[in-house]
Amino acid sequence: MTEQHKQTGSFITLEGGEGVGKSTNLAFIIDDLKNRGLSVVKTREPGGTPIAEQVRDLLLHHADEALDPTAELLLVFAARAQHLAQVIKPSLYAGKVVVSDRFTDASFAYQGAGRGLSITVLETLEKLVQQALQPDLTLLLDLPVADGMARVAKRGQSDRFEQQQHDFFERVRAGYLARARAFPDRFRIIDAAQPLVDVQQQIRQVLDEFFSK
Ligand SMILES: Nc1ncnc2c1ncn2[C@@H]1O[C@H](COP(=O)(O)OP(=O)(O)O)[C@@H](O)[C@H]1O
Ligand SMILES: Cc1cn([C@H]2C[C@H](O)[C@@H](COP(=O)(O)OP(=O)(O)O)O2)c(=O)[nH]c1=O
Repeated sequence: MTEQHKQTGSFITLEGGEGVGKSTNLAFIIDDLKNRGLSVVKTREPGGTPIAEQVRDLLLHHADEALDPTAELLLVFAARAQHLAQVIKPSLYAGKVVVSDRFTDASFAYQGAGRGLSITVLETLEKLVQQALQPDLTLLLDLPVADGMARVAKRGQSDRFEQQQHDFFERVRAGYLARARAFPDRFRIIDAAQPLVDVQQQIRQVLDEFFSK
């Protein structure tokens, strides 16, 4: 962690496109960390505080009015500022392990690569909202888009983001992989196409490596 008043906790984020197994593996990660005797805070983005959850609702459910992409970007970062102030930073300062289901890499993947918004603008917002704070470890569940879509279809749910075109999700996947290449120290790519037991074995190895440092 590079922020000036370095906290003692650890900040772990879980990322990936739709249907990659994020929910399934988040539960696994939380259990694994608790079994290590760690004090764990499970949270998510957009959301994680009452206000940020209201913003999440605006982002995901607005059938009556199209959401402007720039408005979407600003709402995502507004929710993040609130989440950092209310949950992430206090928990890290208290020495806890914060596990967030998505964080800023999702903005680079969805709003940046997916919607084509300016990466420079994203970096400016990232600096404004986070200063130097970055995740210590980011697990990226990577899966071919068609496989993720097939899993989501089986699950039978859909929201606004999941109704996007296939091409959009190809750009999201490529955006995530580009982030992983740009930040190899904190990213670990998990092959989410494997059977669940193998996915979880790979995740456990990554956590072993992270906590042995
Ligand atoms: N490795 C896996 N192999 C096959 N199916 C999986 C695997 N991981 C998750 N699934 C299934 O795929 C669906 C989507 O998983 P979920 O964890 O809800 O994904 P996400 O939260 O990323 O959308 C669920 O029905 C889940 O049981
Ligand atoms: C954090 C974040 C999420 N999102 C999107 C990705 C998801 O489609 C949606 C909600 O995330 P999530 O709860 O992970 O949904 P799901 O489990 O259906 O994948 O928000 C962004 O577009 N930008 C962001 O910065």
